Amino acid sequence: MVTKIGLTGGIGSGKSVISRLLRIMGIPVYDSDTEAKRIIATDHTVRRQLSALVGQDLFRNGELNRSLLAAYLFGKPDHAEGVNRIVHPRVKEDFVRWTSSYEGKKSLVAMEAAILLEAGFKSEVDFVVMVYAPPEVRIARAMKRDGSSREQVVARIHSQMSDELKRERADFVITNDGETPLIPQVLELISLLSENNHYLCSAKK
Ligand SMILES: CC(C)(COP(=O)(O)OP(=O)(O)OC[C@H]1O[C@@H](n2cnc3c(N)ncnc32)[C@H](O)[C@@H]1O)[C@@H](O)C(=O)NCCC(=O)NCCS
Ligand SMILES: Nc1ncnc2c1ncn2[C@@H]1O[C@H](COP(=O)(O)OP(=O)(O)OP(=O)(O)O)[C@@H](O)[C@H]1O
Repeated sequence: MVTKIGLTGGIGSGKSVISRLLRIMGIPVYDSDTEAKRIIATDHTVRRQLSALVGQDLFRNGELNRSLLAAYLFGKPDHAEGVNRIVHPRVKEDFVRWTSSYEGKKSLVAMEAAILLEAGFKSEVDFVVMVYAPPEVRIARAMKRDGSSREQVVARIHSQMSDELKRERADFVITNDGETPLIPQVLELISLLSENNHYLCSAKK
C-alpha cells in the first residue's frame, strides 16, 4: 500500500525545495501546478470549458494565454471557483492514476499542491504536511523568483487559504524560514511515516 503525503504551503513557502529533497531520497512527487498545466494544455474538454468561461482568446493558436488565465483566476474569488471546478477534478483523477502506477514499487509518494486543502485533494492523501515560512519571507522569495510585483504576490496569497487554517488542518509542519535547518525536519517526517505510525498527531508542532 502506497502512503501518500500531501505537501502544501503558500506561494513561496518552499514546497518545491522540499519536493526536491523528497525526490533525492527516492520519493516520487506529483507536482500539481505542473500537471494542471499539462491537463489544461492537452485535455480538449477542459480547454473547451475554460474557453467558454474565460473567453475565446484564452487559447491563441492552440497556446494557453497564461497571463489572461492568471488575471482572470486571481482577479475574483468566483472566477477562481469557476476555473477550479473545471480543472481540479481532472487533476484529482490524474493523481489517482499516477499513484496507482507506484503500487508494489514505492511505499511513499507525495503530492505537492499549494491549494491541496482548498482544492479538496486532502481526501486523496494520507497525511498533510504544511511548509511554513513567514509571509514577508514568502513575498520576497516569490518576487525574486518570478520577478513579480509585491501586489501580484499578495493577490495570490489572498487567493489561498491562510497559514493559520493550513496549520490547523496539517498533520506535520515543516518550518522553512531560512534559519531552521530543513533536512533534519524532512528526515524526521520520512522516518515517522515509514514506520507507519498512524498516531502522528503528536508530531504536529
Ligand atoms: C493561473 C496560472 C496560469 C498561473 O501560472 P504561473 O506559471 O504564472 O504561476 P504558477 O502556476 O507558478 O502559480 C503561482 C502560484 O499560484 C498558485 N495557484 C495556481 N493555481 C491556483 C488556483 N487555482 N488557486 C489558488 N492558487 C493557485 C500556485 O500554486 C502558485 O503558488 C496557473 O497557475 C494555472 O493554470 N492555474 C490553474 C490550475 C490550478 O488550479 N493549478 C493549481 C494546482 S491544481
Ligand atoms: N530555505 C530557503 N532559503 C533560501 N531560498 C529559499 C528557501 N526555500 C525556498 N527558497 C527559494 O524561494 C523561492 C520559492 O521557493 P519554492 O519555489 O520552493 O516555493 P513554493 O512553495 O514551491 O512556491 P510556489 O507555490 O509559488 O511554487 C525559490 O526561488 C526557492 O529557491
